Amino acid sequence: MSAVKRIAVLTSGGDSQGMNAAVRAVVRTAIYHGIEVYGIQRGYHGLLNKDLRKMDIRSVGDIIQRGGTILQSARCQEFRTAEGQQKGAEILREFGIDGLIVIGGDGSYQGANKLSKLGIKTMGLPGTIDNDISFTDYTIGFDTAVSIVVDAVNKLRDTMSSHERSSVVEVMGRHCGDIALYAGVASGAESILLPEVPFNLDEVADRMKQNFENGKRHSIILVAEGVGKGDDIANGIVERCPSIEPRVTVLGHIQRGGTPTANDRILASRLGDFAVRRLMEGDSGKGCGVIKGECVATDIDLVVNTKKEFNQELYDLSCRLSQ
Ligand SMILES: Nc1ncnc2c1ncn2[C@@H]1O[C@H](COP(=O)(O)OP(=O)(O)OP(=O)(O)O)[C@@H](O)[C@H]1O
Ligand SMILES: O=P(O)(O)OC[C@H]1O[C@](O)(CO)[C@@H](O)[C@@H]1O
Ligand SMILES: [Mg+2]
Repeated sequence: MSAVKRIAVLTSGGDSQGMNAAVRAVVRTAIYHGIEVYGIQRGYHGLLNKDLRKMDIRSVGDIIQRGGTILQSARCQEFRTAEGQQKGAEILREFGIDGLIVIGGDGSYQGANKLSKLGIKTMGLPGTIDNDISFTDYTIGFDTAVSIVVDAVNKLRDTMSSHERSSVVEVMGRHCGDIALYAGVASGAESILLPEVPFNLDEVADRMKQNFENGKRHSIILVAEGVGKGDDIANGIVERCPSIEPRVTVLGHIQRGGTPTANDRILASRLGDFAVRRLMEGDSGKGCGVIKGECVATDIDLVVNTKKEFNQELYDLSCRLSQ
Protein backbone atom coordinates (compact mmCIF):
# COMPACT_ATOMS: atom_id res chain seq x y z
CA MET A 1 0.00 0.00 0.00
CA SER A 2 1.55 3.29 -1.16
CA ALA A 3 1.64 6.36 1.11
CA VAL A 4 1.05 8.57 -1.95
CA LYS A 5 -1.52 8.34 -4.74
CA ARG A 6 -0.88 11.38 -6.89
CA ILE A 7 2.52 13.01 -7.19
CA ALA A 8 4.04 15.86 -9.20
CA VAL A 9 7.49 16.55 -10.61
CA LEU A 10 9.18 19.81 -11.63
CA THR A 11 12.59 20.95 -12.87
CA SER A 12 13.97 24.22 -11.50
CA GLY A 13 16.96 26.58 -11.71
CA GLY A 14 19.53 26.21 -14.49
CA ASP A 15 18.74 23.12 -16.53
CA SER A 16 21.18 20.21 -16.64
CA GLN A 17 21.78 17.24 -18.89
CA GLY A 18 19.99 14.24 -17.43
CA MET A 19 16.98 16.14 -16.07
CA ASN A 20 14.89 14.44 -18.77
CA ALA A 21 16.14 11.02 -17.76
CA ALA A 22 15.16 11.84 -14.16
CA VAL A 23 11.66 13.00 -15.18
CA ARG A 24 11.26 9.82 -17.23
CA ALA A 25 12.24 7.65 -14.27
CA VAL A 26 9.86 9.47 -11.91
CA VAL A 27 6.94 9.16 -14.33
CA ARG A 28 7.55 5.54 -15.26
CA THR A 29 8.21 4.29 -11.74
CA ALA A 30 5.10 6.07 -10.48
CA ILE A 31 2.89 4.65 -13.24
CA TYR A 32 4.43 1.20 -12.78
CA HIS A 33 3.17 1.31 -9.19
CA GLY A 34 -0.27 2.69 -10.10
CA ILE A 35 0.44 6.25 -8.90
CA GLU A 36 -0.82 9.25 -10.88
CA VAL A 37 1.88 11.70 -11.85
CA TYR A 38 1.68 15.34 -12.94
CA GLY A 39 4.40 17.35 -14.66
CA ILE A 40 4.67 21.00 -13.59
CA GLN A 41 6.01 23.29 -16.36
CA ARG A 42 8.71 25.94 -15.67
CA GLY A 43 9.58 25.04 -12.09
CA TYR A 44 8.09 27.04 -9.22
CA HIS A 45 6.87 29.67 -11.69
CA GLY A 46 4.62 27.06 -13.32
CA LEU A 47 3.46 25.83 -9.93
CA LEU A 48 2.30 29.32 -8.95
CA ASN A 49 0.51 29.61 -12.31
CA LYS A 50 -1.11 26.17 -12.01
CA ASP A 51 0.68 25.07 -15.15
CA LEU A 52 0.55 21.31 -14.66
CA ARG A 53 -0.57 18.36 -16.71
CA LYS A 54 -1.03 14.66 -16.19
CA MET A 55 1.82 12.57 -17.58
CA ASP A 56 1.61 9.11 -19.09
CA ILE A 57 4.13 6.51 -20.19
CA ARG A 58 4.34 8.00 -23.70
CA SER A 59 4.80 11.59 -22.55
CA VAL A 60 8.35 10.69 -21.47
CA GLY A 61 9.19 8.59 -24.55
CA ASP A 62 12.29 9.44 -26.60
CA ILE A 63 13.74 11.84 -24.01
CA ILE A 64 16.40 9.85 -22.12
CA GLN A 65 19.03 10.99 -24.62
CA ARG A 66 17.98 14.64 -24.77
CA GLY A 67 19.57 17.60 -23.01
CA GLY A 68 17.39 20.38 -21.58
CA THR A 69 14.15 19.51 -19.85
CA ILE A 70 10.77 18.76 -21.43
CA LEU A 71 9.19 20.35 -18.34
CA GLN A 72 11.25 23.51 -18.96
CA SER A 73 12.85 25.39 -16.11
CA ALA A 74 12.76 28.83 -14.52
CA ARG A 75 14.14 31.02 -11.78
CA CYS A 76 11.15 32.38 -9.84
CA GLN A 77 11.45 35.41 -7.56
CA GLU A 78 7.91 35.10 -6.18
CA PHE A 79 8.65 31.67 -4.80
CA ARG A 80 11.45 33.12 -2.65
CA THR A 81 8.78 34.88 -0.56
CA ALA A 82 6.79 33.26 2.26
CA GLU A 83 3.56 34.24 0.44
CA GLY A 84 4.75 32.53 -2.76
CA GLN A 85 5.65 29.35 -0.90
CA GLN A 86 2.28 29.32 0.91
CA LYS A 87 0.49 29.79 -2.43
CA GLY A 88 2.51 26.93 -3.94
CA ALA A 89 1.56 24.58 -1.10
CA GLU A 90 -2.13 25.53 -1.43
CA ILE A 91 -2.11 24.87 -5.18
CA LEU A 92 -0.58 21.42 -4.64
CA ARG A 93 -3.32 20.64 -2.11
CA GLU A 94 -6.00 21.99 -4.44
CA PHE A 95 -4.87 19.49 -7.12
CA GLY A 96 -4.81 16.65 -4.60
CA ILE A 97 -1.07 16.17 -4.99
CA ASP A 98 0.34 14.34 -2.01
CA GLY A 99 4.00 14.16 -3.02
CA LEU A 100 6.34 16.49 -4.96
CA ILE A 101 9.69 15.75 -6.56
CA VAL A 102 11.88 18.79 -7.22
CA ILE A 103 14.78 18.33 -9.64
CA GLY A 104 17.21 21.23 -9.38
CA GLY A 105 20.22 22.81 -7.74
CA ASP A 106 20.90 24.23 -4.29
CA GLY A 107 18.39 27.09 -4.73
CA SER A 108 15.67 24.70 -5.85
CA TYR A 109 16.44 22.56 -2.79
CA GLN A 110 15.87 25.64 -0.58
CA GLY A 111 12.42 25.95 -2.14
CA ALA A 112 11.73 22.24 -1.65
CA ASN A 113 12.74 22.56 2.00
CA LYS A 114 10.25 25.42 2.48
CA LEU A 115 7.43 23.37 0.95
CA SER A 116 8.35 20.45 3.13
CA LYS A 117 8.07 22.68 6.21
CA LEU A 118 4.60 23.69 5.01
CA GLY A 119 3.52 20.03 5.16
CA ILE A 120 4.06 19.00 1.51
CA LYS A 121 5.77 15.62 1.17
CA THR A 122 8.77 16.67 -0.88
CA MET A 123 11.86 14.97 -2.29
CA GLY A 124 14.80 16.74 -3.93
CA LEU A 125 16.88 15.33 -6.79
CA PRO A 126 20.25 17.00 -7.45
CA GLY A 127 19.87 18.37 -10.99
CA THR A 128 22.62 20.89 -11.66
CA ILE A 129 25.88 20.98 -13.59
CA ASP A 130 27.54 22.72 -10.63
CA ASN A 131 28.03 19.65 -8.37
CA ASP A 132 27.43 21.93 -5.39
CA ILE A 133 24.93 19.81 -3.45
CA SER A 134 26.10 17.94 -0.39
CA PHE A 135 25.23 14.35 0.54
CA THR A 136 25.68 13.14 -3.02
CA ASP A 137 28.96 12.36 -4.71
CA TYR A 138 27.76 13.84 -7.99
CA THR A 139 24.85 15.87 -9.29
CA ILE A 140 22.91 15.06 -12.46
CA GLY A 141 24.53 16.91 -15.38
CA PHE A 142 27.96 17.40 -13.83
CA ASP A 143 29.57 14.49 -15.68
CA THR A 144 28.28 15.77 -19.03
CA ALA A 145 29.40 19.35 -18.33
CA VAL A 146 32.89 18.16 -17.39
CA SER A 147 33.07 16.08 -20.58
CA ILE A 148 32.12 19.12 -22.65
CA VAL A 149 34.91 21.18 -21.05
CA VAL A 150 37.45 18.38 -21.57
CA ASP A 151 36.45 18.10 -25.22
CA ALA A 152 36.86 21.86 -25.67
CA VAL A 153 40.27 21.87 -23.99
CA ASN A 154 41.42 19.02 -26.27
CA LYS A 155 40.60 21.19 -29.26
CA LEU A 156 42.24 24.27 -27.78
CA ARG A 157 45.39 22.28 -27.06
CA ASP A 158 45.77 21.46 -30.77
CA THR A 159 45.81 25.04 -31.92
CA MET A 160 47.68 26.37 -28.86
CA SER A 161 50.48 23.84 -29.42
CA SER A 162 50.78 24.77 -33.10
CA HIS A 163 51.29 28.41 -32.19
CA GLU A 164 53.05 27.91 -28.84
CA ARG A 165 50.39 29.88 -27.04
CA SER A 166 48.56 29.66 -23.78
CA SER A 167 44.84 29.42 -23.28
CA VAL A 168 42.64 30.79 -20.51
CA VAL A 169 39.34 28.88 -20.39
CA GLU A 170 36.49 30.27 -18.28
CA VAL A 171 34.00 27.65 -17.12
CA MET A 172 30.80 27.77 -15.06
CA GLY A 173 30.66 27.60 -11.29
CA ARG A 174 29.95 30.74 -9.29
CA HIS A 175 30.48 29.31 -5.83
CA CYS A 176 31.75 25.83 -6.59
CA GLY A 177 34.85 25.11 -8.64
CA ASP A 178 34.15 21.42 -9.29
CA ILE A 179 33.67 21.78 -13.06
CA ALA A 180 37.06 23.50 -13.35
CA LEU A 181 38.72 21.06 -10.95
CA TYR A 182 37.49 17.81 -12.49
CA ALA A 183 37.86 19.04 -16.08
CA GLY A 184 41.29 20.43 -15.20
CA VAL A 185 42.52 17.07 -13.93
CA ALA A 186 40.98 15.20 -16.87
CA SER A 187 42.46 17.56 -19.45
CA GLY A 188 45.86 18.05 -17.85
CA ALA A 189 45.47 21.80 -17.30
CA GLU A 190 48.59 23.61 -16.06
CA SER A 191 46.65 25.82 -13.61
CA ILE A 192 43.17 25.54 -12.12
CA LEU A 193 41.71 28.64 -10.45
CA LEU A 194 38.81 27.97 -8.10
CA PRO A 195 36.71 29.93 -5.60
CA GLU A 196 37.70 27.42 -2.89
CA VAL A 197 41.47 27.98 -3.16
CA PRO A 198 43.14 31.42 -2.94
CA PHE A 199 45.57 31.94 -5.80
CA ASN A 200 48.45 34.25 -6.62
CA LEU A 201 48.58 35.51 -10.22
CA ASP A 202 52.34 36.16 -9.94
CA GLU A 203 52.85 32.45 -9.33
CA VAL A 204 50.49 31.49 -12.17
CA ALA A 205 52.35 33.76 -14.63
CA ASP A 206 55.76 32.54 -13.38
CA ARG A 207 54.73 28.96 -13.84
CA MET A 208 53.59 29.60 -17.41
CA LYS A 209 56.86 31.35 -18.24
CA GLN A 210 58.80 28.48 -16.68
CA ASN A 211 56.75 25.91 -18.60
CA PHE A 212 57.60 27.53 -21.93
CA GLU A 213 61.27 27.79 -20.95
CA ASN A 214 61.18 24.07 -20.11
CA GLY A 215 59.97 23.26 -23.60
CA LYS A 216 56.20 23.07 -23.19
CA ARG A 217 54.42 24.12 -26.34
CA HIS A 218 51.17 25.21 -24.73
CA SER A 219 49.65 26.07 -21.39
CA ILE A 220 46.03 25.73 -20.27
CA ILE A 221 44.54 27.70 -17.37
CA LEU A 222 41.03 26.74 -16.29
CA VAL A 223 39.17 29.49 -14.45
CA ALA A 224 35.90 28.92 -12.59
CA GLU A 225 33.65 31.94 -13.15
CA GLY A 226 33.44 32.42 -9.38
CA VAL A 227 37.03 33.70 -9.24
CA GLY A 228 36.59 36.29 -11.98
CA LYS A 229 36.45 36.78 -15.72
CA GLY A 230 38.80 34.90 -18.01
CA ASP A 231 39.65 38.24 -19.66
CA ASP A 232 40.79 39.75 -16.35
CA ILE A 233 42.98 36.74 -15.59
CA ALA A 234 44.53 36.94 -19.08
CA ASN A 235 45.18 40.69 -18.70
CA GLY A 236 46.80 40.10 -15.32
CA ILE A 237 49.11 37.50 -16.86
CA VAL A 238 50.11 39.79 -19.74
CA GLU A 239 50.91 42.60 -17.25
CA ARG A 240 53.25 40.26 -15.37
CA CYS A 241 54.75 38.57 -18.39
CA PRO A 242 54.22 40.46 -21.67
CA SER A 243 55.78 37.70 -23.79
CA ILE A 244 52.84 35.44 -23.00
CA GLU A 245 49.84 36.17 -25.19
CA PRO A 246 47.01 34.14 -23.76
CA ARG A 247 43.85 33.57 -25.79
CA VAL A 248 40.60 33.54 -23.82
CA THR A 249 37.70 31.14 -24.36
CA VAL A 250 34.45 31.50 -22.40
CA LEU A 251 32.54 28.22 -22.68
CA GLY A 252 29.32 29.62 -21.17
CA HIS A 253 26.02 27.85 -21.73
CA ILE A 254 27.53 25.31 -24.13
CA GLN A 255 28.29 23.50 -20.85
CA ARG A 256 24.60 23.09 -20.05
CA GLY A 257 23.49 21.60 -23.36
CA GLY A 258 23.80 18.46 -25.40
CA THR A 259 23.14 14.81 -24.87
CA PRO A 260 23.77 13.51 -21.33
CA THR A 261 26.55 11.01 -20.74
CA ALA A 262 25.67 7.43 -19.82
CA ASN A 263 26.75 8.17 -16.23
CA ASP A 264 24.32 11.08 -15.95
CA ARG A 265 21.49 9.04 -17.45
CA ILE A 266 22.09 6.20 -15.02
CA LEU A 267 22.40 8.53 -12.02
CA ALA A 268 19.17 10.31 -13.04
CA SER A 269 17.31 7.04 -13.64
CA ARG A 270 18.37 5.56 -10.30
CA LEU A 271 17.52 8.69 -8.33
CA GLY A 272 14.17 9.32 -10.04
CA ASP A 273 13.08 5.76 -9.26
CA PHE A 274 14.48 5.95 -5.71
CA ALA A 275 12.63 9.18 -4.88
CA VAL A 276 9.26 7.76 -5.96
CA ARG A 277 9.78 4.54 -4.01
CA ARG A 278 10.74 6.54 -0.90
CA LEU A 279 7.56 8.63 -1.18
CA MET A 280 5.55 5.43 -1.52
CA GLU A 281 7.12 4.14 1.68
CA GLY A 282 6.00 7.28 3.51
CA ASP A 283 9.32 9.10 3.51
CA SER A 284 9.52 12.85 2.73
CA GLY A 285 11.56 16.01 3.32
CA LYS A 286 14.70 14.40 1.87
CA GLY A 287 17.40 15.22 -0.65
CA CYS A 288 18.35 12.14 -2.66
CA GLY A 289 21.85 11.30 -3.76
CA VAL A 290 24.30 8.55 -4.52
CA ILE A 291 27.17 8.10 -2.08
CA LYS A 292 29.81 5.46 -2.80
CA GLY A 293 27.44 3.77 -5.24
CA GLU A 294 24.42 3.62 -2.91
CA CYS A 295 21.23 5.68 -3.19
CA VAL A 296 20.72 7.67 0.01
CA ALA A 297 18.05 10.05 1.29
CA THR A 298 19.21 12.80 3.67
CA ASP A 299 17.11 15.31 5.61
CA ILE A 300 16.78 18.17 3.13
CA ASP A 301 17.21 20.76 5.88
CA LEU A 302 20.62 19.24 6.60
CA VAL A 303 21.46 19.11 2.87
CA VAL A 304 20.74 22.82 2.30
CA ASN A 305 22.63 23.82 5.43
CA THR A 306 25.77 21.81 4.69
CA LYS A 307 28.35 23.17 2.28
CA LYS A 308 29.54 20.64 -0.25
CA GLU A 309 32.92 19.30 0.82
CA PHE A 310 35.80 20.45 -1.36
CA ASN A 311 37.80 17.65 -2.98
CA GLN A 312 41.22 18.65 -1.65
CA GLU A 313 42.73 15.32 -2.65
CA LEU A 314 41.88 15.93 -6.31
CA TYR A 315 43.19 19.49 -6.11
CA ASP A 316 46.50 18.31 -4.62
CA LEU A 317 46.74 15.70 -7.36
CA SER A 318 46.25 18.39 -10.02
CA CYS A 319 49.15 20.38 -8.50
CA ARG A 320 51.46 17.36 -8.57
CA LEU A 321 50.60 16.41 -12.14
CA SER A 322 50.59 19.82 -13.80
CA GLN A 323 54.32 20.35 -14.03
N1 LIG B 1 15.87 30.51 -0.27
C1 LIG B 1 14.93 30.13 -1.14
N2 LIG B 1 13.65 29.95 -0.72
C2 LIG B 1 12.69 29.56 -1.58
N3 LIG B 1 12.89 29.33 -2.90
C3 LIG B 1 14.13 29.49 -3.35
C4 LIG B 1 15.22 29.88 -2.52
N4 LIG B 1 16.34 29.95 -3.26
C5 LIG B 1 15.96 29.62 -4.52
N5 LIG B 1 14.64 29.34 -4.58
C6 LIG B 1 13.86 28.97 -5.76
O1 LIG B 1 14.58 28.05 -6.58
C7 LIG B 1 14.79 28.63 -7.87
C8 LIG B 1 16.08 28.10 -8.45
O2 LIG B 1 17.16 28.50 -7.62
P1 LIG B 1 18.55 28.97 -8.26
O3 LIG B 1 18.29 30.05 -9.25
O4 LIG B 1 19.47 29.26 -7.15
O5 LIG B 1 19.02 27.72 -9.13
P2 LIG B 1 19.50 26.28 -8.64
O6 LIG B 1 18.33 25.44 -8.33
O7 LIG B 1 20.54 26.42 -7.58
O8 LIG B 1 20.15 25.71 -10.00
P3 LIG B 1 21.56 26.10 -10.67
O9 LIG B 1 22.45 26.71 -9.65
O10 LIG B 1 22.04 24.80 -11.20
O11 LIG B 1 21.21 27.05 -11.79
C9 LIG B 1 14.75 30.13 -7.62
O12 LIG B 1 14.46 30.86 -8.78
C10 LIG B 1 13.63 30.22 -6.61
O13 LIG B 1 12.37 30.15 -7.22
O1 LIG C 1 22.53 32.06 -17.21
P1 LIG C 1 21.83 31.50 -16.05
O2 LIG C 1 20.74 30.56 -16.39
O3 LIG C 1 21.43 32.55 -15.09
O4 LIG C 1 22.85 30.56 -15.29
C1 LIG C 1 24.19 30.74 -15.04
C2 LIG C 1 24.58 29.98 -13.81
O5 LIG C 1 23.88 28.75 -13.71
C3 LIG C 1 24.79 27.70 -13.56
O6 LIG C 1 25.11 27.27 -14.81
C4 LIG C 1 24.22 26.50 -12.98
O7 LIG C 1 23.14 26.07 -13.76
C5 LIG C 1 26.01 28.34 -12.94
O8 LIG C 1 27.18 27.60 -13.00
C6 LIG C 1 26.03 29.63 -13.72
O9 LIG C 1 26.71 30.63 -13.06
MG1 LIG D 1 22.64 26.63 -7.68
